[in-house]
Amino acid sequence: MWVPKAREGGETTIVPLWVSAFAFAHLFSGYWLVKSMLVTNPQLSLRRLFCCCFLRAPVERLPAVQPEGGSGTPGEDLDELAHPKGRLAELQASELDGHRVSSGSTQPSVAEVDRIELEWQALSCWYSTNTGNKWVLKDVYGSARPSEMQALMGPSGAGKSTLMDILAQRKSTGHLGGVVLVDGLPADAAFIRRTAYVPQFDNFVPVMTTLETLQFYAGIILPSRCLASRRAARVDEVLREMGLAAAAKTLVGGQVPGGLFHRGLSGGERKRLSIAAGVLAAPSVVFLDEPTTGLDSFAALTVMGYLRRMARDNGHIVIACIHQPRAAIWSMFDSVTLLSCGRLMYTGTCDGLPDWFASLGFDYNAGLHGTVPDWALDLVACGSHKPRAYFGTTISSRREVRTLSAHFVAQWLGVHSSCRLATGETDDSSILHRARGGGWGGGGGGGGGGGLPPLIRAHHGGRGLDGGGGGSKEKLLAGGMGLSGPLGSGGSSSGSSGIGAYGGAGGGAGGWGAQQQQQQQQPPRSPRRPCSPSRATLCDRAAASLPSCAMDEERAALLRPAGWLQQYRWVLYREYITITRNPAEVAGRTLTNSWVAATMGLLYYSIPNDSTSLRAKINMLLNMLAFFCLMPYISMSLYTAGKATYLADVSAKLYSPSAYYLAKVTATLPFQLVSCLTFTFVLYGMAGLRNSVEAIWAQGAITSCMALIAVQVMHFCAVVAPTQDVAFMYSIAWTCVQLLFNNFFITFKEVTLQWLTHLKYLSAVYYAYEGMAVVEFEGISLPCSRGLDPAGAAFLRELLPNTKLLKLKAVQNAISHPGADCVADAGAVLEYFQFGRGFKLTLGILGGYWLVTHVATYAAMLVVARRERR
Ligand SMILES: Nc1ncnc2c1ncn2[C@@H]1O[C@H](COP(=O)(O)OP(=O)(O)OP(=O)(O)O)[C@@H](O)[C@H]1O
Repeated sequence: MWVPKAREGGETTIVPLWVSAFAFAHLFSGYWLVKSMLVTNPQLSLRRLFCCCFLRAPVERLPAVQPEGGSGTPGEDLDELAHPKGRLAELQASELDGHRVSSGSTQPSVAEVDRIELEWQALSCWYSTNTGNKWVLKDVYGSARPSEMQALMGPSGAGKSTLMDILAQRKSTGHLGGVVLVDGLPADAAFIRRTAYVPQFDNFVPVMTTLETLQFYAGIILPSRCLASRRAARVDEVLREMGLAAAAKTLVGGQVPGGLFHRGLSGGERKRLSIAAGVLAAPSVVFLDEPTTGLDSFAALTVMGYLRRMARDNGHIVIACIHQPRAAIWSMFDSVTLLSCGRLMYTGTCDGLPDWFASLGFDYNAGLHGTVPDWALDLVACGSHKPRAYFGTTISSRREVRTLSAHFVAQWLGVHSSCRLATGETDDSSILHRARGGGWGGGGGGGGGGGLPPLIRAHHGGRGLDGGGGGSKEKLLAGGMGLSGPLGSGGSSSGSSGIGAYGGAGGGAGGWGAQQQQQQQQPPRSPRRPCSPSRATLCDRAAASLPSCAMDEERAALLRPAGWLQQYRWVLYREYITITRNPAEVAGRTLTNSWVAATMGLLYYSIPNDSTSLRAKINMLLNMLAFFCLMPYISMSLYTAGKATYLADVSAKLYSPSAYYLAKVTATLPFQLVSCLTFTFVLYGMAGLRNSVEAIWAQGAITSCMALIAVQVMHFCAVVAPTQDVAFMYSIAWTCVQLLFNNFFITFKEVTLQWLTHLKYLSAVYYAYEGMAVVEFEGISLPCSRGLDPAGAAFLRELLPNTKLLKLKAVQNAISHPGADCVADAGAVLEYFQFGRGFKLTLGILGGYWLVTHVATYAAMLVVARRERR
């Protein structure tokens, strides 16, 4: 037995216990503190310190790496930005210490992108509100092909995010309509695994490095079948692709819960890390929510340059919600979808946009309007006055928006006639009917598409994405529309004028008005054919191009989600890093506990081991429990930050809530126990409570349960409360119940409103206090030769001034000098408080209480995650 017995009547402190607990707390905290400092402060290194002190300082030759993005003008550097395997990227790749991979374009990609064609038809979304149905998206059509970069634009509230959420299969609120087609077939549930969604605001752990962050995402996203070496290779590959190789060991940076700020990646690098995390699993489609927001114009250009190159080289479809792109960024997009008030105003090549609106009488004037995207946004924005002097001829009402949108949709359906019937969309006549009144059509036609709205000529021309005027779609369209003949002047397939691949619906058919008549006279069409090559065809083609079956299997595996255990493992890894690198967590908590315990210990230092100590011991036990109720308040910001991380990840469907929850509990539990036991043992030893190993561990078990319960309640409050302030309010309500209903300040038998005492069943402190008192006082007799506490005896006399008996000398002697053989039964304390529950039962109740708090927290997390749906 390592705990020495206290000498009778002498020193009662258990020195080895509190000294070793106190020292351990400091060594433990110091270890984690230094460890986190070494990671979060790259200038600091033990080796460097050692070298500085004892050896010659090492001179490290750092390669002269240019600042990321190069030093030239954005325009000059664009080409390099679009080719990160160039000089700068190679230099960066060589910097990837410990994860060196050969750079260069000859290295085969670890994960090939499954190139798909995406199409969406008649997408709609509406919400039921108090004032009726609110349509936020109506009849939106569009498509995208491999390597295409598409901008999603529109004024605020136009429905861009809604559209992107629907396309990305992440929309789970509202009433949805329409269909998303992948290679001509309706997207199934597995489609989400082929997409990546890069949110506007990332959710990275500030104390993780770039490499660790990507490793985490690779671990979570890539399936368990993917070997660790392949996973590491993929991480390296993506790091290089996004020009982050040189920053692999740089902290992501930012503010950690508690307020400490770490310097880390620049805004542009951080955004590229978001994209890198998104493309790890080689998704076919990458959705980005405002990728340039918050970046300066050069960083924005850099980010978009990397995206452009990635899409072009790998075949990703990139769909990005974007506000006011600068001209250089605008030129990187192949196509644009323009929304206003939830309506589709245009979708097609960027070059075709001014043509389309010009055909409607809205001319673009660079001098007046600025860049094309600025003009387009101004043009379709409605709801406020737009003076002609600034805006020129413009769209000014919702009615106009609806009419023009219907007209565009009619055009789209005309071009994509074969797709239409799949959606259950209304027939042409109703669409065309809606389009009337816009005043287009008539005139022209014959050979040139003169009266033909330019969409037909525009979509998917431009930048050589399967450009060419005579493709199969052309024939398809011509057949479907009953229109034939070569494309007129608009049918050029040059690929540079926005005129091309989907052209061909114009020639000889006359103007738009003539088309309307023709369409209305069309007989019902045959069932639709796929608009794009079937998935089977694409897969066959892809399979044929693969070097081996193994590669095919690997690619197929990439589409399968990571298993629960794998998710658990990687979330555990992230939580462990989050906790141990935050000084406020492990080190801060353990140090605070040890010092508060030492301060309390000094107050109660060496309580005498006799009857005079009863009051002090009873008080101390309650103080200890009160501390465990209050201590978790210092960590409230950690719980609210954890909630934000969880919600962001779960809404991105990154992992299962149960994997996250269990990983978080596993990561935090050992550290919580260490800090709690540190407190208990330091105070216990300094005060000198019952000196037996069993009693020490029994008290440690009870205080641990109490501490874990309190922490869990704070966590629960942080999850259910909408804000941190409200979380504090909830937890204070709980703490009040703990402190008031524990039978100490007022014993339950004294309470007049007895029904109120039932609240004690909610008080963990009540159970814990009873358990601790039983462990401390049950079955022991204390010497009382020094009599009652002199202050207590004096209080008794003054309290009962008329009681003559108390003034008798004999009675006073009996109280203050009861004799050498006087024995006080400590069990009287238990009787007074009506405590009788055994230690094991108390521990069982506290354990149950702890489990209930966990179940409640987990349930609350599931509920808030459901509420977080978008
Ligand atoms: N749950 C909801 N209930 C009712 N209306 C909603 C709901 N969610 C979104 N909306 C409305 O849908 C419309 C489109 O929202 P959305 O976020 O898609 O627009 P946005 O174009 O992305 O806007 P911004 O550029 O400002 O982000 C907005 O008017 C918004 O108020």
